[in-house]
Amino acid sequence: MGDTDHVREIERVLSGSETGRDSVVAESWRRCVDSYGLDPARRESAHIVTDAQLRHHREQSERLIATARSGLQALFRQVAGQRYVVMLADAKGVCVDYFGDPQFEDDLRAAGLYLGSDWSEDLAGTCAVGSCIVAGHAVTIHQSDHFGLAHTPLSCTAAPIYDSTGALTAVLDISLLRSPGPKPSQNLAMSLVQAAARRVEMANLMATTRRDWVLRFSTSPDFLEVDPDAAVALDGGGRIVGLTRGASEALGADRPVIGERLDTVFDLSLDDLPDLMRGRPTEERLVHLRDGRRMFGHAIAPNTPRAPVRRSAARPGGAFAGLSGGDPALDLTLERAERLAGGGIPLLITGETGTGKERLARAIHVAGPPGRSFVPLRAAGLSARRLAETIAAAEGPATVFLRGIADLSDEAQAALLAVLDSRDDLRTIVSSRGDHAGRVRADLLYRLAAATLALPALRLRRDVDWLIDRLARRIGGEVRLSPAARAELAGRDWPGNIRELQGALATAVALSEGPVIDLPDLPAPATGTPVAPHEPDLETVLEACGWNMARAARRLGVNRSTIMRRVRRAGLVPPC
Ligand SMILES: Nc1ncnc2c1ncn2[C@@H]1O[C@H](COP(=O)(O)OP(=O)(O)OP(=O)(O)O)[C@@H](O)[C@H]1O
Repeated sequence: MGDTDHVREIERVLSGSETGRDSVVAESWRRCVDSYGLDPARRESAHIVTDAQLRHHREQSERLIATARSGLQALFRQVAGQRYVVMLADAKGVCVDYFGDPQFEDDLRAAGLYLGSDWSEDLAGTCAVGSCIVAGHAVTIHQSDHFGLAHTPLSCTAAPIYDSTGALTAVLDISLLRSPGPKPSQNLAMSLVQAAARRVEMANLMATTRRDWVLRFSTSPDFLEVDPDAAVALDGGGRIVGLTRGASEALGADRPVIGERLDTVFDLSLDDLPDLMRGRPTEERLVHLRDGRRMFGHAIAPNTPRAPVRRSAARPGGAFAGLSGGDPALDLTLERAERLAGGGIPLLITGETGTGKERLARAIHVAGPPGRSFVPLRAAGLSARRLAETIAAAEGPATVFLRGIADLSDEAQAALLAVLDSRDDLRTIVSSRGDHAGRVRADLLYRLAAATLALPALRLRRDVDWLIDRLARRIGGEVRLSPAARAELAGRDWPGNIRELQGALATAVALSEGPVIDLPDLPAPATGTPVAPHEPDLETVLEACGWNMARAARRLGVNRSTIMRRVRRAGLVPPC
């Protein structure tokens, strides 16, 4: 369809003619003109937010990004080789996470199928992400369905992701730069993206309601335990405190169900849930809804606060075993790293400062072919000459690890390209804090980043307890942490990630008098970290408890000997 035909069709639809467009598209076209004042004849390219804005959007969605990541990766694997891009946009329409083929990165970026592109409908016109946000349901916006002329080659399918309170929180999109087929060719894409969004909602509900009972249910017993249709979370009184979109559609088409008691919706109470746990065949776990429908239920008991992390199915082993205590997103990255270690594929490792990028690079080197030397280089301040000389000094096969690729000077970039052209016995692994875009020449980046491994920030990891114990043991041998100290560490934001945690534990070990690290032994958080809730002053608590040590210990959530130790250390004396 030519540009003029496209504009004419929009005008015809706006004047009430029926042209065969879906009603979702026609309504969006109408909004574009009537509400947003967009001009169909203007060719506007993709809108990309600034780096600072993107950082802000990502910070706002970081928990969701962490929860959704494995779902995005799985979806990308399903469509790998078919040139689809997988994007996660926040509720404002800005792409905050992305999986695409680096080969086509320039084209994808130009088309707006990239991190930081803003697909809100009032800016980009009719498009899958923006129209999905307005419509609240999954949509395919295929080629000339797009309002803007610049986007008409694209074919995009998006599904909303709702949070556990029922609010739209993100959009999952898979897009093609060019689609050869007609719109129904995207039906499979629609099923995949809806299923992936459902799984992300489920993961999100499970992550945010760990202390609650969860009842998951499906119309069929077949995939009940691995991929249920819907779920509700319940508080100790049996009230629904969270749910997936599937649950709100199944249970409350005509009314909100948050806050309702389980037994007003199902013929079930909290006491019946243990019978629906794993261990009984799924086909026997029938549950009845009050309206007469039957489903199959799977109940999950609340996690106790100190329950050990359940390791995900992908268990990294060998050189990678010490890098994760069961964080699901990290385990997926490590599983990928393990598979990539054997070949000579150049790798880019991304992650915030101190997340363990060099550590992972060394593990990949160790797991790779034997007989290679490891050549670590720091990009900042590295001259072209030193780069060439250091690599030349490594005779024979080597793994070159280049830390902080964004800091490599133009001359050193050219030198590195020349080295890579002249030697075929080198494997490169480079690291970046995510700031390399636009700072590394494209031809070099393609050579260095055949595959990317992303390390999660410490604040997003679910195995922080494990890491604290591991580092504390390494630094202080037999030391232990008091519950209060552990809770404080687990609650911090750690902008310096593992490096900062390591430093804090080293200080605490040096300050602690015995084998137990207690709250006063911990250094203050680094600037910029939100301070953990303030613990009441010990003397005030003791006075409030009439200097009864056991009562004060209960109030502060520590044991009696901890209170006695703190009293001694603070030089407090009970009143006569
Ligand atoms: N899994 C781990 N267990 C114990 N210590 C770790 C682990 N991962 C990283 N560390 C320690 O954390 C510190 C930072 O790790 P590393 O240097 O690998 O981070 P990085 O991401 O490469 O940092 P930068 O962004 O500054 O280049 C190091 O002292 C490292 O030994």
